[in-house]
Amino acid sequence: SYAIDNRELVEPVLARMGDKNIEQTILSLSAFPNRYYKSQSGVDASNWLFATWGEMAKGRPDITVEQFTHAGYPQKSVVLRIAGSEKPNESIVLGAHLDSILMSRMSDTAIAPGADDDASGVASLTEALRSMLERGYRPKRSIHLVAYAAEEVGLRGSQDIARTFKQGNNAVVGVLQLDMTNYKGAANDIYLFTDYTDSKQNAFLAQLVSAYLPDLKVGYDKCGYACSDHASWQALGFPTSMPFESSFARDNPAIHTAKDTFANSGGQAAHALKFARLAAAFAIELGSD
Ligand SMILES: N[C@H](Cc1ccc(I)cc1)C(=O)NO
Ligand SMILES: [Zn+2]
Ligand SMILES: [Zn+2]
Repeated sequence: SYAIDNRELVEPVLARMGDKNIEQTILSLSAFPNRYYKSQSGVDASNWLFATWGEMAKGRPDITVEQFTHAGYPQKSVVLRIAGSEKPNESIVLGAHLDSILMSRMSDTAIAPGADDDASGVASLTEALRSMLERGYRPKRSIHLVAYAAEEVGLRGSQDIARTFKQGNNAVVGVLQLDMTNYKGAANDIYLFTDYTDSKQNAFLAQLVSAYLPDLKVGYDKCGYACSDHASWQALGFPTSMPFESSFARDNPAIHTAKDTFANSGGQAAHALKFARLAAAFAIELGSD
C-alpha cells in the first residue's frame, strides 16, 4: 500500500537538496566528448560515476557500489545499493541512463554531450543520494541507484539488470526512471507518463508531489513507445513510473545532437531539482515501511 507516513524522514532530506550540486554533475558528465556505449569516453564516464558514487558511499558499510558488465559492449552500468536494515530482499530501484548518442553521424569520437539526455537524470539521482547520506538515512528496505549503460541503443543495459533482478530473489517494490529532468518545455513541472508504467504507482507519485512539493504542477502524457529504461522493468512485471521534464509535444529539441548542453537546458538545474526531490521522497517513503 502506498502510505505517505514518513514525513519526519523525508522533509529534512528534501530541505538539504539544492541545484548547485546537480549543475556540477551535469557539467562533469557532459564534459566527456560523448558517453556512447561503445566509445572509450563512454567507458570513462562510467568509471567516473563509479568513483564518484564510491567516494560518496565511503564510511557506510551498508552501501556497495559496483559496475555491471554487459556482454557485447564495453560501457558498464553503475549500481549502488543501500542494504535495507530490516527487509534487505525488498528493493526500490531509482534509475537514469549513463550513455549519450547523436541521431546522425555517431562515432566513437563524436560530440554528444547529453546534458539533458540523460546527465540530468543521473545528476538528479546523485543529489538525492547525497542528501540521504548527509542525513545518515538508513532504509528498512534496500534502495538501488542504477546508471544504465546502452539505453539509446535499445534499452540494453536495463534489460540485463531488470532480468538479473527477476532471476534473483529480490522483491522489487517500485522502479522510478529519470530520463531528461532539466529542460522545462511545458506549463506543468512534472509529467507522468501513463504508457509502459504502473497507474497505481503513478497515483502515488502524484500524491507525493501534493504532500512534499505542493507548489509543483503535475501533468500526464504518453511516450507512445518504449521510450526509456522503465519499459525494461515494466516488461518483466515490475511497477514502474517515469516522471518527465515536459509534455511530449514540447520535449527538448536539442537531444541527440551536439547542442544538448547545460546552457541549452536553461543554464541552471532548478528543474532537475524537482525530480531529485521527488526521487528522494519516493525512495524514503517506500524504503521506510
Ligand atoms: N526517446 C527518449 C527521449 C524522449 C522521451 C520522451 C519523450 I515525450 C521524448 C523523447 C530517449 O532518447 N531516451 O534516451
Ligand atoms: Zn535519448
Ligand atoms: Zn534518455
